[in-house]
Amino acid sequence: MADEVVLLDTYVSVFGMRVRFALAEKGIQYEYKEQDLLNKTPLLLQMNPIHKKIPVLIHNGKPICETLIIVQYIDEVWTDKSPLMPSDPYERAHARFWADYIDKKLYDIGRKIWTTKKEDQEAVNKEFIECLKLLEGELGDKPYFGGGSFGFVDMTLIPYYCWFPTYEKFGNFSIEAECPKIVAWAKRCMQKESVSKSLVDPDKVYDFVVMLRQAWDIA
Ligand SMILES: N[C@@H](CCC(=O)N[C@@H](CS)C(=O)NCC(=O)O)C(=O)O
Repeated sequence: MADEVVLLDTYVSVFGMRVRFALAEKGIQYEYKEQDLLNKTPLLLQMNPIHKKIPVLIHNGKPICETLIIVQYIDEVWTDKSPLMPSDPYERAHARFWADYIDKKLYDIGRKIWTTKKEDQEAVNKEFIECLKLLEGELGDKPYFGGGSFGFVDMTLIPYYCWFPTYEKFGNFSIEAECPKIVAWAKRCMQKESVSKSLVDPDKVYDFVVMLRQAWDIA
């Protein structure tokens, strides 16, 4: 019997983009079910009753939640092609550390850029840039976080690239001027078709944020 794979997702989600990338790399056919997070479906609430968040991968009826757990699950189940994790245990632990850092820091700071009050904007922008500069330090002179080739940390970070123009518009700053190495890295990643195909149009991200700010009454 063929595997039944369903993805509950929201098209602009940095988390969802990682799962879409992993599924595309492995060549897995799946049904995509777009979720409205302002009006959560019974299916989402049933499949992720703890966090009630997307993405959720449903594999043969069973849910897997939390993006980095989903991506590692995909890598462990579909082993025939495109390994997503480094094979060396130390490199794997190192990659997990940085992916975890990105998850603990970048999403919340990025969100603050377009939700904060005017008087706090500069401090929030500074916090965001500091986080990216730290990541630039980890990248060093390597072409990718994975070394010579695109890897787990690259996959974790690259979806933020299509959010950069939105951060720049609301924060009124230039990420490229502050962190040129991260932007050069992102452009390098975008040359890979499976990466550029799994990212969304930055204009759609911007429109989505404008819609959310209206829904949440943020002036
Ligand atoms: N730690 C979660 C984060 C996922 C997440 O924050 N998803 C957001 C959309 S980007 C969500 O579903 N938010 C709905 C809510 O917070 O109610 C993961 O890695 O999957």
